[in-house]
Amino acid sequence: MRVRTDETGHVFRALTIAGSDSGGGAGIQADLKTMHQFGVYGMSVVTALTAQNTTGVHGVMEAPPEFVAAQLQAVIDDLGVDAMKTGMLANEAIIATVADVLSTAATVSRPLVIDPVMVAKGGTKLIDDSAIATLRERLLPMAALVTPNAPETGVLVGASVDSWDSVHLAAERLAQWGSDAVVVKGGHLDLDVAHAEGWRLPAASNQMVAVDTVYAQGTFTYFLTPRVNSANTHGTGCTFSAAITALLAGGAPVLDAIAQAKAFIYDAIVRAKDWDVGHGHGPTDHSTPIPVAMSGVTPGGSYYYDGRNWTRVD
Ligand SMILES: Nc1ncnc2c1ncn2[C@@H]1O[C@H](COP(=O)(O)OP(=O)(O)O)[C@@H](O)[C@H]1O
Ligand SMILES: Cc1ncc(COP(=O)(O)O)c(N)n1
Repeated sequence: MRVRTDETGHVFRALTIAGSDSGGGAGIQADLKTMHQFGVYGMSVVTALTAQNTTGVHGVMEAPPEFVAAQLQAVIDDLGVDAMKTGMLANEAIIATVADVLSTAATVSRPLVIDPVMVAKGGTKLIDDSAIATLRERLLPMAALVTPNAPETGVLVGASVDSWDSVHLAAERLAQWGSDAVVVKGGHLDLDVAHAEGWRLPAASNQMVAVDTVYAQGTFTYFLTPRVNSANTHGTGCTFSAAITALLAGGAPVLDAIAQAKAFIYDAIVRAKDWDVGHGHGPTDHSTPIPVAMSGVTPGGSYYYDGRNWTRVD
């Protein structure tokens, strides 16, 4: 994909502040590949190195907080940022440093997406427990969007997230920390959707769907796709939040960006379903063509993407 510009020739730029995944499926590598695919110029601030592959995380080396600050400052002072995301932030000192720099820099008005990465698919912790409160108190108030999966949502609000009521309650509570919008991702949620919200799902979906629940300005909006039966889901969360960030960098409204990113990650999982890359949880296909945009998503609606089209199902 060619880098996109606006009518004045401005090149859209997106920044990821995250950990490196040597396996190339998650972290900085997933983010840059995804931003590139969306035609956005991608930049990276590396918070930690991981010796990682599809079977798990075999080692972590955290960057000194001062060096995270130096990378951030270098990017902000020279290249400029239209939208940014955080992924693996590793520890409290790095989170506090990122918050310090972002709250004083010119980027303060740029959309910030926080993907509160906590645990890799293999179970390795990617952030200290003691850092969660700092993430909540320092970073969430600056966020345009926070994108936790179900277990991360539970840790952030201090309650288990395993029912529709708990998803709704947790999203509302998370928004109170100051993020403009919240999306509770449904990759880990196996809830009964047959009758939830009165959705009219296509018969072929067999009710096996992955539902992402968005809470913004007091309203819930839902994005659904079929649930893909695949072991290759390494980096799905990173890829999803990087796609949203790339779209925000190009000026998309947040609900439209979430919808298009959700379609992209679904297509990327489908395309990599039968890949034999690695011996564990393989990556998704970051070279997936960008799905059609669904512009003007109505807050409060429920939308189903089948790999081709979006249908309103509420
Ligand atoms: N098996 C699957 N089929 C379809 N979509 C999925 C599947 N697993 C995850 N997703 C989607 O991928 C994105 C990342 O979700 P999730 O796996 O919950 O995040 P994380 O990678 O942070 O744990 C979400 O949009 C989610 O709905
Ligand atoms: C460096 C790094 N960052 C993030 C993840 C989480 O990956 P996922 O997107 O599957 O939750 C990871 N495994 N490694």
